[in-house]
Amino acid sequence: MSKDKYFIIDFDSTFTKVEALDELGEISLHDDPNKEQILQEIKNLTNSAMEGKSSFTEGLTKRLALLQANKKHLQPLIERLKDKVSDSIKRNRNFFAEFANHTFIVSSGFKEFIKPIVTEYGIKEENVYANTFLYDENGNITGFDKENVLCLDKGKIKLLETMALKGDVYVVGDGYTDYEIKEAGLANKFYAFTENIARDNVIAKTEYIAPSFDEFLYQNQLPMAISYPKNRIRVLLLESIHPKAVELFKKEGYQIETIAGALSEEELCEAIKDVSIIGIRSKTHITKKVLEHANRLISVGAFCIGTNQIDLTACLDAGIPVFNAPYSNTRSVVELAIGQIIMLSRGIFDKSEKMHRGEWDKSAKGSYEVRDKKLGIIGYGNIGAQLSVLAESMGMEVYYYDVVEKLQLGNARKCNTLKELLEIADFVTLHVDGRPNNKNMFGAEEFAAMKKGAIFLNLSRGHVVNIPSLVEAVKSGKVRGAAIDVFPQEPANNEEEFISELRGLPNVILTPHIGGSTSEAQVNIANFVPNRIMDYINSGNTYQSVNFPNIQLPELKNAHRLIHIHKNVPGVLANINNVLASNHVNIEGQYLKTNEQVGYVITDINKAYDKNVIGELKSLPATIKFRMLY
Ligand SMILES: NC(=O)c1ccc[n+]([C@@H]2O[C@H](COP(=O)([O-])OP(=O)(O)OC[C@H]3O[C@@H](n4cnc5c(N)ncnc54)[C@H](O)[C@@H]3O)[C@@H](O)[C@H]2O)c1
Ligand SMILES: O=C(O)CC[C@@H](O)C(=O)O
Repeated sequence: MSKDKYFIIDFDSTFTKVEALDELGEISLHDDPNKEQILQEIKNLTNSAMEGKSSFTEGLTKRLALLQANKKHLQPLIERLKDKVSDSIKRNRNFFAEFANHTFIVSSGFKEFIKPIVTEYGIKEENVYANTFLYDENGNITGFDKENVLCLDKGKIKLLETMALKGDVYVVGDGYTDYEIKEAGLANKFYAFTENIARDNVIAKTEYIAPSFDEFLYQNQLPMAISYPKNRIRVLLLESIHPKAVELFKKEGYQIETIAGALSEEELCEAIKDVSIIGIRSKTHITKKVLEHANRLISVGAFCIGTNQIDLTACLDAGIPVFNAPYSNTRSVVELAIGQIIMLSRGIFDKSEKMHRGEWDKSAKGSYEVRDKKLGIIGYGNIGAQLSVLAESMGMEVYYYDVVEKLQLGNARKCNTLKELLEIADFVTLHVDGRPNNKNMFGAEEFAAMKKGAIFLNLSRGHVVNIPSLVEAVKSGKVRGAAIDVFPQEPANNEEEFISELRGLPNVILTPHIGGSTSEAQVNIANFVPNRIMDYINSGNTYQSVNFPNIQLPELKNAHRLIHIHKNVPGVLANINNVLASNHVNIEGQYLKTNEQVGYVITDINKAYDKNVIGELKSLPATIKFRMLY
């Protein structure tokens, strides 16, 4: 790094996420009944000054008068601001320490609260240029030192002129006054810092935008805390994924795009081109063809339980881990199934429809309690097992059938064959997964094996039931009632018509694939999946991935982490280590996990390494993907 680069960093809304005087107002006006109105006035004055629309000195005088602040409010303010340092500034604290002699805070804020914050990051006290408060004998803030150029209009320009820095000057800030330094010819580059606030009139003027401090460091090839700015990583979220997911990705600085419905294969091939993370629910299909168009895809998030809509093997072959939310909506599905079992047993939907038509049909005919009835659960996984527990607590006798051995919960009884279960159950409910082999697993033969007048539920996947056979079973009275939540063909969005032979059948509850659609479940999912994906991106952890060798890694400390995904052929690990040894790279830790197709090696190396190493590792035979983390 040459010694002639100087970094001028703004404080409010840049170094910290907030405007300090707004925060001071929150404290000093705490008990004022007009607090909200005064704070709004202060905000308006701040914005107007930051956007260069009004006199700075006049605005500052007015803001201080409105604040009614006292010296005693400063310590609580400092504590508040310490928590509100911008995320990317926090991450890159080493940069400020390393370039302490060349980093300056230039702010129209006040030294009293700026110094305690920035010096914790290694910035020198004498490199903080800002205003100072004036107080009366009671410690009330009455004004500011008018001799300081930073309280004047164009104050930053005046200051930079006196600083007379010899070398390249970079300014990073969110405000118009920061831009003016460059406009006045006193800086080589101005970066509009938009992590906290994007001011249109500043953005319109500048050539350079820094959605994070990482981006500034990356563009200028300066040392940074992470290997690649997150704002360069595009995330595409389809099918109305809960906004909580957007919030989490945004918090880490990712670039997000959301689409309400699902996309067809053709649309997705186009949309996925520059996307690094894609989030879908049950309607979007990630096929081999889609993956061929995905030039930058790092990970797929299924914001649901089922992953049958994703070609997991093709993702694995392409070195792309897939994460789902295996338990986040389990309870919601179970609660709906319980509700439907009771409603169907009492013929409630038909009775309700009659009432809406004005018919009063008070009778106990065809209406039964569920207590002591036999519930047959097909697929005793997470949902099936949870349903078993709740159904038993209502007094039902539970039978289950699964293709693999499962722990019997409570008094549930295992059936050795599907036929055995069908012959015994008063209620048959499907909770199998959507693997291709399960297509039409429930058809004419299975309906025929059921007890006459039994009730049938499917909340698993549409393609597992043969619909014409179900229609026939309902029409013939073999099945007395049914609840179907999933269908072989489902509309891609809420505008498309739902077309099915099941429409209009008596005592058949149809729901639009909402088993898992509760607020609780969607929030849980939106918390769970982004965290798995970001953990993979940040540390290489593949724990709980549905298609990748699962590795849970220790935290990366003062090392580089090399992530190498390769075809599982003999000799790759030896080749990786040969490259490292021949380049005198010290291995601090190494982790390997393979499955039949893919090998996943994580190597932590000491900080110093020759750039050739990366090229050599990338070009090793059998390499699928290589990433470097630090
Ligand atoms: N309606 C909804 O909104 C909704 C919500 C969540 C999940 N689901 C569906 O429910 C399915 C089950 O969820 P889960 O969390 O319980 O999954 P899970 O993987 O824990 O359980 C599935 C169980 O089915 C068994 N199984 C698979 N094929 C079978 C077969 N042919 N016969 C008998 N058993 C079979 C498996 O061995 C496994 O134990 C999901 O895969 C998903 O497709 C639907
Ligand atoms: O929300 C969805 O689209 C899918 C819900 C459900 O089928 C799941 O697999 O979790």
